Amino acid sequence: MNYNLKIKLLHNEAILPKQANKGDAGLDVFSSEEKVIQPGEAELIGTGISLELPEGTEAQVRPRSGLALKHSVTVLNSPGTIDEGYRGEIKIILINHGKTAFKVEKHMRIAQMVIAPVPKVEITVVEELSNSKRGEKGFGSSGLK
Ligand SMILES: O=c1ccn([C@H]2C[C@H](O)[C@@H](COP(=O)(O)OP(=O)(O)OP(=O)(O)O)O2)c(=O)[nH]1
Ligand SMILES: [Mg+2]
Repeated sequence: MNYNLKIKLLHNEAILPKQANKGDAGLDVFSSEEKVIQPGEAELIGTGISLELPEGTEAQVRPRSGLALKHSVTVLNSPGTIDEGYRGEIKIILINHGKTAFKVEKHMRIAQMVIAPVPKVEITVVEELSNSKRGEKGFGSSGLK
């Protein structure tokens, strides 16, 4: 599927999101500011960009595994949801699960954004749901190994 994503740079410190490699699922998103995240704390980090998403899509804000593995820093609300109609600045909520403070540098790649289709859903209220093999079983009912 081909989508046209419109991106507005809100100021001089903003960097366009980009794929590290052709074909990568995520567009790396850059911080437009410097901020220190103390151990156990979360911070809202500006990116200096706003989007006009293609109709029928969302952007999912996901962590970068390198930041998670090396620094225990991840996206608190992962996957963050960017709604099609949102025109404000994209901000990233990072949490530091590590034992030492983590400095977000300006122009650091702090997360990645995946553009995904959103199905149109119509809701119907019913008295009965159809039977299925799983039924009401869940939460490890099929075994844990
Ligand atoms: O990581 C995120 C998550 C959300 N947003 C922006 C875009 C999104 O469209 C809007 C609302 O996000 P969400 O629906 O997750 O938050 P909410 O708590 O439900 O707020 P609202 O009542 O505004 O929908 O905030 C971000 O910039 N970064
Ligand atoms: Mg919401």
